Amino acid sequence: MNGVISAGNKKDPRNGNASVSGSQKDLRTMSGSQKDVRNGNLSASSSQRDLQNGSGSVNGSQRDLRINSGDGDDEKYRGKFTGKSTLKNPFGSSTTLSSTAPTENSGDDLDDHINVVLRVRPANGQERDRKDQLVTKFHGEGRVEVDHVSVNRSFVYNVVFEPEALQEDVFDHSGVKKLIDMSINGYACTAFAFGQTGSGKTHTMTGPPQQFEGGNHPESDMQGVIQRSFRYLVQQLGQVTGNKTIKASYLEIYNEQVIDLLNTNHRRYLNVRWSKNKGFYVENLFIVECETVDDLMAVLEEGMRNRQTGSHGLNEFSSRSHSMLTLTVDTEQVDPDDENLYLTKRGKLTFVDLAGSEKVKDSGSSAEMLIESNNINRSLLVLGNCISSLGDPKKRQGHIPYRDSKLTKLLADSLGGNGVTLMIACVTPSAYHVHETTNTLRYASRAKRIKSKPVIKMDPREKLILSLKREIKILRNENHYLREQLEFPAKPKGDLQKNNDEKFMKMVKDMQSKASPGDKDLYAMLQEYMIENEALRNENSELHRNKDQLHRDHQSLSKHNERLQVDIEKLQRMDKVRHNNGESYRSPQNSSKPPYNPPPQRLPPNNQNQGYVSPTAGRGKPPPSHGQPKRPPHRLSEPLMRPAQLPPEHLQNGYVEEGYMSPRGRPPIQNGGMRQESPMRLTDSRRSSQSSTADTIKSINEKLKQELYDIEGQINHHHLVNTRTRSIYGSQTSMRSVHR
Ligand SMILES: Nc1ncnc2c1ncn2[C@@H]1O[C@H](COP(=O)(O)OP(=O)(O)OP(=O)(O)O)[C@@H](O)[C@H]1O
Repeated sequence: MNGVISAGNKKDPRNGNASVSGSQKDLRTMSGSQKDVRNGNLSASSSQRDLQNGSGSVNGSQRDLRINSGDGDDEKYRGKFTGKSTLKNPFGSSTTLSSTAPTENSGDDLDDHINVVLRVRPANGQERDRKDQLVTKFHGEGRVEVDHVSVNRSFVYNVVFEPEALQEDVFDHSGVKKLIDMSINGYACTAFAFGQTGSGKTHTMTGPPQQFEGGNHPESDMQGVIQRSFRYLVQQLGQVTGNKTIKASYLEIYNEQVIDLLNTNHRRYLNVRWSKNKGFYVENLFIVECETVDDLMAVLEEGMRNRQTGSHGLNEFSSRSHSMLTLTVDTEQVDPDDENLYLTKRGKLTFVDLAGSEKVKDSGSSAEMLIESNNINRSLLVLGNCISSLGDPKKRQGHIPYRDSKLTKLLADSLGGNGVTLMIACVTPSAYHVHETTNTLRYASRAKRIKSKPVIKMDPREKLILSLKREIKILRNENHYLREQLEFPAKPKGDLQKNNDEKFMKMVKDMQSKASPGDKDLYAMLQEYMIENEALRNENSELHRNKDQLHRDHQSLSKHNERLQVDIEKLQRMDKVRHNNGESYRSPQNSSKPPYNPPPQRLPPNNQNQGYVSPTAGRGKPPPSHGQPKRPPHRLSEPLMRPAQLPPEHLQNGYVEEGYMSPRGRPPIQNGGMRQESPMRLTDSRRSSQSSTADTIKSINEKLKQELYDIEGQINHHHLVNTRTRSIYGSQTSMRSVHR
């Protein structure tokens, strides 16, 4: 453990304060020679490298100091970072879904405050050149002081990362790991970085921003919270035995418009909608299914490349938008209470890199940037208002202005609702920015007051089953206890249980008749309990039967759906073949009839409106890049394209097979750009004039068209039935019951 995280022991003279100010001093004295090497250019990676190399001995000696201290303080210090942040567990006491884990309606108390950590970046070249005073002082225990002639204030956060903190330290000690664990357990978790422009938000979340330019990757020790989270998530999911999937989406909010960062082929503004079940969500957002860390990295790189960045006086690679990378983590885990039941948990992990607030005067923004800055500052103001209201116990129950910006709409769940949130406030140590720094610190302190009550969102049916099961479990325990009291044998299974229950009821009746009036009440109560128990048992097996039936129905619907899909694809292929032959499908009798529109692509039930990529789509290896920047996952290259369509079987391998007759006894239209005549047509053409051939083709076309419409009608009908049925059984798909 190094000495760069100022949550250390305040009493220890070697803690954050002493050593950090020492290193800062070193930094300042170093700056002269470093300036020469860098020729006055600020390079983020170099500044960090400088820190690591240049002041390496300082860090090293700090580490040694701490580690070699050999007294209890060191132990105390280390103990504070064993997977938790410095203060009490910021996310409540329970992180696993056991039978006692809270669900939406449970009264279990997971109330806690939002976890806020602070990162103070090292002074950059510009600040060092100006010989800016360093105004942040670190007192350990998560306390930071801003010490300047114009302001002197102290703030306390869950953890404070001092300028020398490494990317690794931030990942290990900010509480992100806990967030990831919770997302695997079904919670919606958000980590977001905020602060003034150039304060290190992007650096913290993804590593130095410029390293993504031109397809480069941040060196592994420079990788930010996001890349490290990918690795940790995949590693943790490896321990889940049931099915698990990760789906990723990546968007930015630029000038108050939502843009998909993964689907730039169809670049357009997306709508933010609201639904009762989902809350605020982005419509038609592209979703990529990821299996490996590489898949996730490719998503990040693609998004980073597409993000709006610009250069201004305070940051050469400034993010001009708020970005949100969301991973939906589905896991199927055996219910600890019933090995036949799988519970599907759908957790969410969102990483938000906010655009930085900026003083236009300082950033020297151009006209276009001015509009961006205004939008950025406005949405951050709305965020600030929401945070203030949520942090104020009196206002918390009232109106929270989430709807005032797209950013707050999309963060509504994380901030005010049932999610788990980690905020990483980023500031600079320089006196030049002391007012922005104090603003950020105030903002962060307000955020710390926000209380959240994380809950696991569950499918309503699963929730019902779970609560019934809990009830049954309690009743079973009660039953067992009462039987023990009556010295009646423990409850066996099946017929034996029924016989036993009958015997038990008889015994209760016998005893009731013999019992004293006081005891009679007890026996009556027992009898009632037995009846209730029996009813519950019936209800339970009824539920199991229903579940089985629903499962079977769903399977048969899926099969049906697949058959329909095959039909549709056949139709599409025929459509293509005819188009290739320059034929029109518009009926001469009814030219107003619309041409055949293929039904929407098959989507999984919960993603009906979203750009879903099938789990199997493009699973193959991507083509070699030949020195090009590494592409995102194969699936991203042509996100919404369907695989190349083959002609129908009878048209494969070139053109019409000899002797093939269409269902109507006519030769089919051939595939391919060039029109080739079948042997039969050749005979016809010899006999007929050019115009009669055209008539023949027209009449064939019309018949085929009619056929097409008939089939289309049938398919539409099936689709309607299917959609309706799916909406009824839709929610059932998230639950898998396995009866052995
Ligand atoms: N902890 C750090 N160590 C070394 N360099 C850092 C650190 N934090 C930030 N930097 C560097 O400072 C520069 C500005 O950081 P970054 O772009 O992450 O700021 P930002 O807050 O995201 O700014 P904006 O809001 O304008 O996008 C970058 O070159 C970055 O690499």
